[in-house]
Amino acid sequence: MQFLHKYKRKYWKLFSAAFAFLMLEAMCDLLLPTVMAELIDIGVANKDMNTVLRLGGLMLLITAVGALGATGRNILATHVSQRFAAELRSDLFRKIQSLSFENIDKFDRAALVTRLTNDVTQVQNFVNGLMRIFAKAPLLCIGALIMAVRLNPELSVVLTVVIPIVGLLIFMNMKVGFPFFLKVQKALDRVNSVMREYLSGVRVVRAFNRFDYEVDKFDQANQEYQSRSTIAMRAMAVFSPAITMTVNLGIVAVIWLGGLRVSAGNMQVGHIVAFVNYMTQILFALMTISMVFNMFVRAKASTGRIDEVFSQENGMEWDRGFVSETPIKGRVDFENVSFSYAGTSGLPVIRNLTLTCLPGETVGIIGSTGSGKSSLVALIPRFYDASSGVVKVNGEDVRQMDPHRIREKIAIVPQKTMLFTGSVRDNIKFGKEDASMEEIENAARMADAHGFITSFPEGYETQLGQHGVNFSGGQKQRVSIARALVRQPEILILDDCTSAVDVTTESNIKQALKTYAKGLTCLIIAQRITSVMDADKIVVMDEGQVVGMGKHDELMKSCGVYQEIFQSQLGREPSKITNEQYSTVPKGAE
Ligand SMILES: Nc1ncnc2c1ncn2[C@@H]1O[C@H](COP(=O)(O)OP(=O)(O)OP(=O)(O)O)[C@@H](O)[C@H]1O
Repeated sequence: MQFLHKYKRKYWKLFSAAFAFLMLEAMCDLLLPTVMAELIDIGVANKDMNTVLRLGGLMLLITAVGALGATGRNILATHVSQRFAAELRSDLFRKIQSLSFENIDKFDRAALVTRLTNDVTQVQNFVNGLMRIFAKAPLLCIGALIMAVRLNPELSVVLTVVIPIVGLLIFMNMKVGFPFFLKVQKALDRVNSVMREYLSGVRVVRAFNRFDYEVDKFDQANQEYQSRSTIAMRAMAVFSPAITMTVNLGIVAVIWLGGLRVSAGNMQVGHIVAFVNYMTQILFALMTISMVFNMFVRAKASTGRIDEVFSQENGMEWDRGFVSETPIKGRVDFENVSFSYAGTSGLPVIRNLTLTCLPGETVGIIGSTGSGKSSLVALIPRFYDASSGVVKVNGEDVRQMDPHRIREKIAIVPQKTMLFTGSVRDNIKFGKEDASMEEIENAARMADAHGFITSFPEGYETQLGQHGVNFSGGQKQRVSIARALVRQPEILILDDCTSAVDVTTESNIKQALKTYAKGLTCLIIAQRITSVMDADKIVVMDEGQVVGMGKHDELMKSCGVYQEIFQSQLGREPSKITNEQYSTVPKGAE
């Protein structure tokens, strides 16, 4: 648990202070029964009011000092545990941000959320408990044991039986509990995951009237969580009463043995009362210790899960001293590139692919679904690294370059539009932190978004709901294109991001790009053949390979797959082709 060292170093002083307060409190607790024994045996037995008042006053003073210790440790415990949890959450969030896609793909997204919330809370609770009460338990246990033995060695025989039994019960409690709590945590992940999937697909669920299906799915996950929690709690439930019963039997034994001795005149009543008091303190301490272990097993399971994230090494390496000297801007090369996703069957989704995109060129990429188009462009900003071969940006191997630096040159509009809560202006500005209003509007114009944005009463200040729920699919796509363009990138990647805009709007966007963004290298992935027909170069992909490359006319003659796509979209049902579509079809292509 390397990640905990940082917090240990930071908080050990406050922790020690809390421990000092705990010691003070424990000492007070331990003194009280002995003073009380004297009060009974000397003051009450001899009807000596002075002694009763004096020792009673002393008991009050000890209680007050103990309360002071308790207040001190409570304040420190709350302060440390809250700050520790906030820092841990923040560090974990940063770590997740720093991970490569390859690392993140290993985790279920819901499991990451559970780690950030529930697991951190479990560790926080443990730290809080440790400072407030847990650390006191061993002190109290050992102290009460010493005081009890000093008070009456004969009665202490009972302790030699009770304590080993209780120790064994605590050990078994811990041994049994740990695997159960791991399972509980996994079940909670499942509940979160079902919920998250439902929320992100709520429209689909409603459109298909699949409420019952979703409710069943949630109920199953919920039931599983409930039954695993119940099993875990049940398994743990036997231990606490068993410990209480063992100690209570011990108390009965003490009273019985003590009673015999008092009758024989060998012992005073105050001693029995004090001894029972110490036994109760030992019981309390042992119960607390067993509770500590319960919380410890949960916190240990949670710490392990948090550690899984912290121990992820971002496998992406680069040359820290690398200085780019290339005068080329906007060139992309794939040289014999193959790529497969980690953790999958290992079959490459890109196979021995070679391709060059020249500066200022518009390259259309088309192919059947799953042919590897998105995976190919994901290699340019180093979302993933190629398994073999070389990917170059501006003539330089991306493996040498810091991913941050590469991404500064590139803007990508992903297939799935992702907008954030906030105003339209904020969303476009997301692409360039210091963009002026003029730059924002220019980008929106190029994305053919300025018109509809200004038609809203609040214009650029119009607020978007979560994921832009109050915008249409096409509007969202245009805002996300504007967000990419405001960056003024050298390379623009449009990953099938105009699927929800009409053909006229798409052609407006392309026209604007040609006019305003001269010199910009543009990679356009598209499903619609009309989206790429006028590109400088069209790349046809099939099963991770390039099966055709060239201009539209060339491909119509030489590439079977391209002809098939053309036929299926434009050829077979010419009546369905709109005028706009025809207008984008190059001459001779019909
Ligand atoms: N994160 C991932 N982990 C594992 N496999 C993936 C991942 N992303 C994509 N794949 C697989 O890689 C292959 C290529 O997917 P990719 O998304 O690149 O295709 P595509 O041509 O862009 O498809 P589409 O046109 O449908 O978007 C598919 O078989 C897909 O299942």
